[in-house]
This record gives sequence, structure tokens and C-alpha cells, in this order.
Amino acid sequence: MIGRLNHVAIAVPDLEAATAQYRDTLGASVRPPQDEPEHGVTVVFIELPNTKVELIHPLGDASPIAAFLEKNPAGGIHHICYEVEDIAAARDRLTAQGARVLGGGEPKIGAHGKPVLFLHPKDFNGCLIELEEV
Ligand SMILES: CC[C@@H](C(=O)O)C(=O)SCCNC(=O)CCNC(=O)[C@H](O)C(C)(C)COP(=O)(O)OP(=O)(O)OC[C@H]1O[C@@H](n2cnc3c(N)ncnc32)[C@H](O)[C@@H]1OP(=O)(O)O
Ligand SMILES: [Co+2]
Repeated sequence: MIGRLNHVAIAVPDLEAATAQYRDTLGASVRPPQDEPEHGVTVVFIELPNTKVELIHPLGDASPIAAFLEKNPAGGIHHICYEVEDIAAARDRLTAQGARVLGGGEPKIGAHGKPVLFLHPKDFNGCLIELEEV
């Protein structure tokens, strides 16, 4: 069901510093910051030859990554995103198998303008999974 790795997301306490590090120290191709108010984050995508890194930083008062950064003040890997062809079919299959699909199971439009869903990290080896329909 899952396809390509779309991105690995890293929660960062200082978005400008992390962006500069990927651009200047690691020599990566870096996209401009993107506010995503529906998701409570600002993102910067790092374009790699085979996938992307998504730097994420809290936006607004109710960011879903605020607690994660409180527990991990230096930042850390927050989620991985896999591509799926049919997100509703993926959700139904996962729900039938007992996995917790977050946000009531209703996809939101993600940073690439495509529907996304999240799966509870406690159901997937301690790793928060994002599914993106492509
Ligand atoms: C830009 C849009 C989009 C894209 O297109 O790419 C994005 O990527 S948006 C990214 C941000 N959005 C989200 O993370 C949405 C989904 N997340 C959530 O719904 C919540 O964050 C959560 C995963 C359900 C956790 O929320 P909550 O239960 O309120 O937090 P707790 O701190 O109580 O956590 C409970 C439990 O889970 C562990 N945890 C939390 N986050 C993670 C994580 N990212 N990876 C691994 N484990 C995580 C946390 O440590 C707690 O464990 P215990 O301490 O053992 O109880
Ligand atoms: Co993401």
C-alpha cells in the first residue's frame, strides 16, 4: 500500500538556523519558508536527489509539535511521510486493522497541496507516520 518515502520531518527550535545549516554547511537545495496555519507549523523543504527533508517549527498557540519540542528542546526527527495512491482506501484499511488514524480520519490538505493523514506513533514502533496521496 505505501509507496515512496516523500519526506522525513525534523522539528527544530530555530528554523532560520536549521535552514542555514542545511543550505550553507550541508550544501543542500533549500525552499523558502511556508506557513501552514491549518497544521500549526511553518515548514522549509530541503530538496534531496531521492527525497525531501521537512524542517518544521511551531506556528500559533496550538501547534501539534509544541509538546514534542518541549520534550526534545534541541529538536529531533518528528515524522516520516509515505506516499499512497488512494488515501481513503489506506485509511479504511488501517482503521479495519485497529490503527489509530489521527484527526478523526478526515484528510487535510498538506504542504504539497495534496491530502494527508497521520497515524498514531504508538501504533507504529514509536514513529509518527504521515500518509500523502500522490
Ligand atoms: C505541513 C503540513 C504537513 C505536511 O504536509 O507535511 C505536516 O507535516 S504537519 C506536521 C505536524 N502535524 C502533526 O504532527 C499532526 C499529527 N500529530 C498529532 O496529532 C499529535 O502531535 C500526536 C502525535 C497525537 C501527539 O499528540 P499528544 O497526544 O497531544 O502529545 P503527547 O505529547 O501527549 O504524546 C503522546 C505520546 O506520543 C509520543 N509522541 C508524540 N509525538 C511523537 C512523535 N512525533 N514521534 C514519536 N512519538 C511521539 C509522546 O512522547 C507520548 O509518549 P509517552 O510519553 O510515552 O506517553
Ligand atoms: Co510532513
